[in-house]
Amino acid sequence: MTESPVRLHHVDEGPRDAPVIVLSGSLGSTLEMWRPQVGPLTERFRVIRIDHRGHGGSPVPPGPYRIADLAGDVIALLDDLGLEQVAWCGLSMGGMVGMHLGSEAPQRLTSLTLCCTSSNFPDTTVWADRIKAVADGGTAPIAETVVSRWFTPGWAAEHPDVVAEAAAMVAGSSDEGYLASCQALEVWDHRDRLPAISVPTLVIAGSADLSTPVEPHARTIVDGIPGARLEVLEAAHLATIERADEATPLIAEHAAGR
Ligand SMILES: O=C(O)CCC(=O)CC(=O)O
Repeated sequence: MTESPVRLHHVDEGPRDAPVIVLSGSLGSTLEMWRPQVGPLTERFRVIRIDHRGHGGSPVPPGPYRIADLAGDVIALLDDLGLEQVAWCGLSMGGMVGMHLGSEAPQRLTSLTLCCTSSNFPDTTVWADRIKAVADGGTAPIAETVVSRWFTPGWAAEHPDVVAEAAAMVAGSSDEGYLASCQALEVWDHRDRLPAISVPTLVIAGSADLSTPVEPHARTIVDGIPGARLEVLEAAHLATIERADEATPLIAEHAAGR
């Protein structure tokens, strides 16, 4: 059973009459992770960045959460804003929400861009361990390890300010919200629903992504969604930050229907 929707904290920018793109982030992030995309995308889109439940400025209802709950929050937000259809771009957990919407509410989407994400995590011990760590000590002690998977070592060494900001974002996440979201990822399995996704789909993966490696995660999604296209960037898990120069035009062109 899914929970009642919560009102999502969001930032809504760009021309009011432009096509709408929604940007949805990863576990432990806030809508600030999309800062590199805001300038370029607002030149041609109304850009709505969201914090999922348990994250950033959004409410933190009691867990466990399910991806269907996060998607229900999104539908409620689109209804509130009077938006029939939007282009979706989500990274990791945000991509999972996009896949759920793509199969269960495709009439609300014009396109899907799925970045560094997965339709299932076969090794659930990753999540059991993460849940225990956060239950024991909160998000602060795991922040550095989590962020070590977000950027390649070379890029991280050249951008210590970005790495420090990302670590502060994870450390500043609600412990309850993070843990309840890990519980959603622990049971997430959308593999059987991928063929039901009928909206045009672009999958962006990072060749050095250790959290959701191209094989098998991106490959399973591309093989499962009819007509889906794969682009692999030289990046780790947060490819939209590390390779913003390549990721942002790919996101824009796909959302524009090209
Ligand atoms: O980033 C996500 O939304 C889920 C995958 C993940 O937890 C990445 C990581 O911390 O390794």
